[in-house]
Amino acid sequence: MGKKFNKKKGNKRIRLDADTKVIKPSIRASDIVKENEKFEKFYKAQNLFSDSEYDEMLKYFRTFLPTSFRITGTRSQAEDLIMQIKRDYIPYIESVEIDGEKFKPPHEINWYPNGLGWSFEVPKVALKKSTHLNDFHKFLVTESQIGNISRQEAVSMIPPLLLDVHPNQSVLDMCAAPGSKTAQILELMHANVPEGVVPDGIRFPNIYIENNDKTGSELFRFDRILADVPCSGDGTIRKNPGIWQSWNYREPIHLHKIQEKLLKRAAYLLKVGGRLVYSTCSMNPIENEAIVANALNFFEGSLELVDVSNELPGLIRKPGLSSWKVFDMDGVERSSDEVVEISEDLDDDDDEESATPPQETSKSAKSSKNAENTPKTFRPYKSLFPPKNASELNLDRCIRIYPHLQNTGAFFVAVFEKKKEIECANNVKKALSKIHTIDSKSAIEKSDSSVVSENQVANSSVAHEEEIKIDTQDSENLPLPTGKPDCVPLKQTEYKPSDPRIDPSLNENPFVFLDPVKGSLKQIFDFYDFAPSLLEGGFLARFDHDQHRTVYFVSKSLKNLLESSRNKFRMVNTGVKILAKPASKLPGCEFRLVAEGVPLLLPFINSKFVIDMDYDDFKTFLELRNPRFNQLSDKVNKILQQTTKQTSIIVRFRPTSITSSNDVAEGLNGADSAENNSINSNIACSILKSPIVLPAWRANESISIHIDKNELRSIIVRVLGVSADIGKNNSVLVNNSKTSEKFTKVEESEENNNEVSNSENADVSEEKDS
Ligand SMILES: C[S@@+](CC[C@H](N)C(=O)[O-])C[C@H]1O[C@@H](n2cnc3c(N)ncnc32)[C@H](O)[C@@H]1O
Repeated sequence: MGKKFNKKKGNKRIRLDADTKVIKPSIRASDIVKENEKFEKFYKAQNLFSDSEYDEMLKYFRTFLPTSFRITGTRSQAEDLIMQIKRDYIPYIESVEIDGEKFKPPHEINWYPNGLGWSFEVPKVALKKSTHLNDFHKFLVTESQIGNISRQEAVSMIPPLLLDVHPNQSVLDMCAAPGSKTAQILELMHANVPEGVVPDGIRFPNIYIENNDKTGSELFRFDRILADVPCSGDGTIRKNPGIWQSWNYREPIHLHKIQEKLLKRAAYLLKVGGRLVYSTCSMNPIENEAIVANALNFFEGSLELVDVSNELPGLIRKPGLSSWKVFDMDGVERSSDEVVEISEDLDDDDDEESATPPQETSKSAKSSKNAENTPKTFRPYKSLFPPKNASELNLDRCIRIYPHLQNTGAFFVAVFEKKKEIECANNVKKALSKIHTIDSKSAIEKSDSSVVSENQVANSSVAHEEEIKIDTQDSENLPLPTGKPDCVPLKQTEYKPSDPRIDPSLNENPFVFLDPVKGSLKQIFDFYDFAPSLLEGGFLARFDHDQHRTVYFVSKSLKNLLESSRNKFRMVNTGVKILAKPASKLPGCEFRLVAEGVPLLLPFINSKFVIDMDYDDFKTFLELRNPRFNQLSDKVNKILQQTTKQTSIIVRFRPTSITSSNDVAEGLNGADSAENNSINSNIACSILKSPIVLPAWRANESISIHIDKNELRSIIVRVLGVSADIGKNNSVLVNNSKTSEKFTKVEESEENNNEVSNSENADVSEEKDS
């Protein structure tokens, strides 16, 4: 779009390095010189394109990365949000002109299905700092905070789409942290499930997250597996410009072994007929085609690459490589003639070197902490080189994305199908059992870099290593796949729930199922009169000697799975939070409904706890947030009078039933005047499709909204259509003065008639989620 944005230069900062305790200067991202001789030499040598196309690619690598995001949530909710973007933000952004230049407004990513992927071609700094984009930035931040939008690099949205997930499939996200693709997978699984279908329908009661190197995964086989493996991440160089400084030959060779093991492990855990997606945000063939080719040959016909050229139409891509060049850590090209047959890759069990990726003899080795323990020579593993049969493996079916193709980051994806069961030859058994013996941390130690950019997440693809526990000591206890993988003998190490005070490795109490015939779950069912069919799902709490304050819900299938494999693995999180016990004791039922669980519980709760509001009542409710009954219509007032006092209730608003076509016509003609505000809001709302359901507190003479500030902010903007006035007053989110004043003072609002105040509602403390 050609708009120039000022970036401050200079201002070197001082950073204290955690490991070395040495004070190092660090520089701002904008000061980084976007050049790296090694990087340019390496990729030039790979003969990816013509010279001019290569230069074009480098040019894109040196420019800012557009902001991209995904609309999440149920289909009708997503449609509402898209409508909001089109109605409230695009027209305004289109109209802004600075020094004769215009902003290109956010646009749908053409290959993302159902218009749910978006891209905005302005630099991040402009989005944050420009007053003209203030409202849109706030909208993105608020909606991201409440989970309606997920900021994600466009290319990183590709692997979950190619996974081709369907409801009721079992899916493993092998390298999940930090979890953006997991969330996307869950959304895709639920995309076509009718709303209100529970337990598998809404808000993902079918997820569990485990953090255990003695993984429970041996218990299951999966229909779909995503192996979005740790990688050197040079495809993210636009987002992480520090990579211009730190790129080296060594890291991909290091990571190669881990990637190889993870892919093989994934292949083993896949069901026959299942789909496996392997992906990296690196362009390096050592981390990509080399790994793919090696797995195809290793499993001898059990795995095949899927031709996905007809999937994701509109996505411009280049084919995978069938030949590539291998360089050692010093940047010297090596030949496949040098391949040493000593290690059949993963097989050399007792060879310490095999568990540690190949290392170099060069100067940089000295900077590695493990320098004394690592091999002293580059080991030309067979798996690094193009295999002799490369042309027979359909490697061109892999997908390579480069920045100049559609103004994104770079990415690599390979889609496999498992054609037949893997023969468990001895080498396979040994290899698979070693996958958990990798010490990932040592593998990602990078050459010492004295320059780190301000916003660089230390190479984002590997920055989360700590989150995965790697236990090298227990590798011998891992079950080996013998015979048919479906009958793997389970030699699991039992996970014994223990008290975090005794076992400091636990950050949280373990989950336990609640008994429906006694204790808090019985009290909950008696009070809210939930339909018994809800009990098909499972209710869990963190074990805390009956003092638990949060109740989680899991789907029937996950309940069965968890019960059958109880104590076999360490689960760190699961299900949907549905009820919480506030610090202050409540009359009636000790547990109140929480926003996250309301859509799920709605079909099961006794209708006396559900209050339907029309537009005017709902507007008053949003504006006042704890209206007295007599401030609402007679109809709602009367219904509320008849409900139980001092209890959680659900307020439901169905937007489509509220506006007459006359209102719409009238409002559209006189769109912007302040007098027409109410009509405009009404119209804005009439465009919405998705019912809004909120938990509320029914006090003695009033009800109060029971959601957090950001969610309230989002609903106010959506329902009251307030952004019709964007541009006149950028700093005011809600143009209705009464509402905006209250809105900004949400925490200060006074309690009414000794009822639960808004702030108290918002503060009901809950157990810490991990
Ligand atoms: C590219 S990132 C994954 C990003 C993630 N899929 C997402 O989209 O949010 C790779 C992840 O693999 C994790 N990892 C490293 N070694 C691993 C191992 N041996 N097993 C499983 N995960 C590992 C890293 O911690 C890192 O978070």
